Amino acid sequence: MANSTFETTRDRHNDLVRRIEEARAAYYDRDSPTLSDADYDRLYRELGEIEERYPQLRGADSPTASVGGSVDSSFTEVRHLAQMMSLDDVFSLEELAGWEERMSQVTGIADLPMTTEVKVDGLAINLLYEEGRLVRAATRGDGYVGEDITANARTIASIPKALAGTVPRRVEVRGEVYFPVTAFATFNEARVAAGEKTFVNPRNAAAGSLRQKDPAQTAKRPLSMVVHGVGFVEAGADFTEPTTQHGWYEQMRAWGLPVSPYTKLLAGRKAIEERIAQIGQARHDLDHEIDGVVVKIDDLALQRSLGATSRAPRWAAAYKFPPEEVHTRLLDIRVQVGRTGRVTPYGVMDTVLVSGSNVSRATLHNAQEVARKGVLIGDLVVLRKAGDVIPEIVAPVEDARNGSEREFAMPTACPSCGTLLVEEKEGDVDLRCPNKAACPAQITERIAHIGARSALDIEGLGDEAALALTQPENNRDQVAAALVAGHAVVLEDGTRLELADAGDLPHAEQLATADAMLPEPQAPVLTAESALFDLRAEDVRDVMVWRPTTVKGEPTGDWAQVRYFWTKAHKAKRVKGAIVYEQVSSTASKMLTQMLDEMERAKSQPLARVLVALSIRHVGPTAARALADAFHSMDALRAASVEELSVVEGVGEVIARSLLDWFTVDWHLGVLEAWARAGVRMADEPQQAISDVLAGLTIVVSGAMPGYDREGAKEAITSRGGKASGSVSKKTSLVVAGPGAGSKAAKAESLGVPVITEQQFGDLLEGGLAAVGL
Ligand SMILES: NC(=O)c1ccc[n+]([C@@H]2O[C@H](COP(=O)([O-])OP(=O)(O)OC[C@H]3O[C@@H](n4cnc5c(N)ncnc54)[C@H](O)[C@@H]3O)[C@@H](O)[C@H]2O)c1
Ligand SMILES: [Zn+2]
Repeated sequence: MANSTFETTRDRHNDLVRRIEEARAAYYDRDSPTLSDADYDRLYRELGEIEERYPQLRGADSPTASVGGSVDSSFTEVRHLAQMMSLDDVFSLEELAGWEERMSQVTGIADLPMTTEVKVDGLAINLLYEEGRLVRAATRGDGYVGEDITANARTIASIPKALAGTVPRRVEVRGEVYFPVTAFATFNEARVAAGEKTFVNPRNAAAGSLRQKDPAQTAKRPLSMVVHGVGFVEAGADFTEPTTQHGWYEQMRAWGLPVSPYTKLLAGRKAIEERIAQIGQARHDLDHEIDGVVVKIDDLALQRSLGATSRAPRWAAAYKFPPEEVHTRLLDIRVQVGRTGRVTPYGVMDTVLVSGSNVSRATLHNAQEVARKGVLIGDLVVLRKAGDVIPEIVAPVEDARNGSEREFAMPTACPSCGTLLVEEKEGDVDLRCPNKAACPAQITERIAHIGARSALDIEGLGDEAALALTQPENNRDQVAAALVAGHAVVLEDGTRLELADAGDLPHAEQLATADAMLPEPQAPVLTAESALFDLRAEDVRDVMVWRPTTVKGEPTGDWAQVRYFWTKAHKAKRVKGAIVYEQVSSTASKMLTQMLDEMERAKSQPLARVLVALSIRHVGPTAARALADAFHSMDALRAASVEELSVVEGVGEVIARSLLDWFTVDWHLGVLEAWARAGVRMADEPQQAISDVLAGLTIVVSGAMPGYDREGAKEAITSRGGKASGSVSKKTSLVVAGPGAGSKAAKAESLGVPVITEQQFGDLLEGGLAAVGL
């Protein structure tokens, strides 16, 4: 038994060694990795753990005992004077603390001074300076022997050919060559355009550029370098060696070498952890990619006494950030139709965890963007989600292709209504569905927009409700797809549905099976926004809403997949537990009844918000407010000329024309009529009546105000006779605090200045202090 466990482990060990060696060859020798760093690190870790348990498996040539990389035969071999090492990685602050703890124990010194440095994600370089002159540059290779890239290195501006000041006889300077992130995207685009292979990330672009056969090619690339250590040193007569790591950096800076401005000398766990957090925050503001923070014991005498393993020094640790870049399979490229009819392709991928959230969809913007990136359906792709930003498909892993990949073709007809798409050129060519009146996808999007904060701000009318009201079958299709993907579905009566063992059936058949398990599809209760305000409780009572819920203790589900109709949950990033799709009929769903109540209130929102809610092209909150302030009513706007409209501050000819064009379309007028009949406000009180309601008041607005940007909110105050101020003092009459207001509300409270919420802002503008109970 024990033996067979050992055999299984040995097989796994062999398998890991093979895969790691393959990955290393692709990464170091061909500058074209087939695994993401995160996947590589996982395999490498597992190998280390196995060898810890079974030391007999660790041979002298195991990847855990060596520095990855080799020498390409087209370069001359260079033997380094001192070995170039790798670093031992830690993947959590606890692990880092464990390392620090051990260092304190071994040295007998608590809170050792350490340098904290950014871990530049580039290519290691060894520069040999003799009597201050650059005589040789080499790659790391296997750590002992690297490739001679002197001619290439000489083309890099930040590598000095001569050092300034007092120099040693010989010194090996170690640094990292990188490809500036700002130049990377355009560089890759140019390669696609030229029919050349793309680089999956800046590190590989740096490696590929530095290892060119022709230095003239390297010279064309915007490479740069930072130094992060020294190797062999022969001091000679005049030069005295520094005794600390940071001392070396000062020396190197004095010589004219590029030292990282982010290095700091710190002591103590807390200070180091804070620095790591800081660097993590600023990660994307740097000109080079970093994949972590390196911590090094500063004292060189201690460094020497601690020594190194066969591949890494014991006196340093590399804390690695969670991966922001992963590899995943691009299963399909589909298209979606937006509110203005714009048709955009998006990638559907195997769900992966990246930067802390699960991702399975990423927009591809338009057909040109797909071409620029050079991705094919079926490709292994590099997916990136830097910090909190939107996931992006960066590039295909071209080396992983097997010929089954196919090109994406942009549809010529609308996927929602079948109408032929029209082209529109604004930089890239955008495709739009011209069937604005009847295209279900556009209707759904427009209805969801009516409820948006900047429009009529109707709680409960979001993407999910809009879809349930207008395209219930679409909502249901998503649930069927979720069943196929292995999620559970719970019906209103508590029945739990799951699709067991359908894995072998073709996808379409699985979908059909799932479809048959679900309750009958419903007919939409709403087919146009004109009828929105006529909805009654009895209309929505039986509307079925499917919504994903997470269940504790079950494996992580796929939120991105359901984003289509459940934006809020997606934003909340509730990724623990599996998704269970709940069927919630409206009797149980407070959401839709609440929505009706909210809609009643929304009817008296000011004209500007009604204008925003109409989805008129180019008419956003700012323009809408300017228009409403100048014209006061829908009728007046409609009767105005282009000239009259475009003289309004903040409204140009483009907006004026767009608005007047909008009024010429019959069904648009139908919407206005229907809304007016239902009681939606079509005129504001004339300006004079409210012009001085805020006279004598000094008002501070802080945080977000629905429907107003910063300037708009100020203008709304001043146009009513008030004074808008940016800072809170005793003279402040009132603070309006919206989301993100921060310290101003607190300050107001401490000064006894009244604070109202952003929801009361509208009342304040309309009725002054009395309207907000002050
Ligand atoms: N994707 C793949 O298939 C694949 C394959 C092999 C390696 N890798 C990646 O490479 C890593 C292993 O490579 P490695 O052995 O070069 O180790 P490493 O990149 O984790 O760390 C060592 C290197 O960091 C560099 N470095 C950057 N900033 C530094 C600083 N301030 N101080 C000191 N050194 C600094 C040095 O060049 C040093 O050689 C893996 O963790 C993985 O991320 C990926
Ligand atoms: Zn359409």
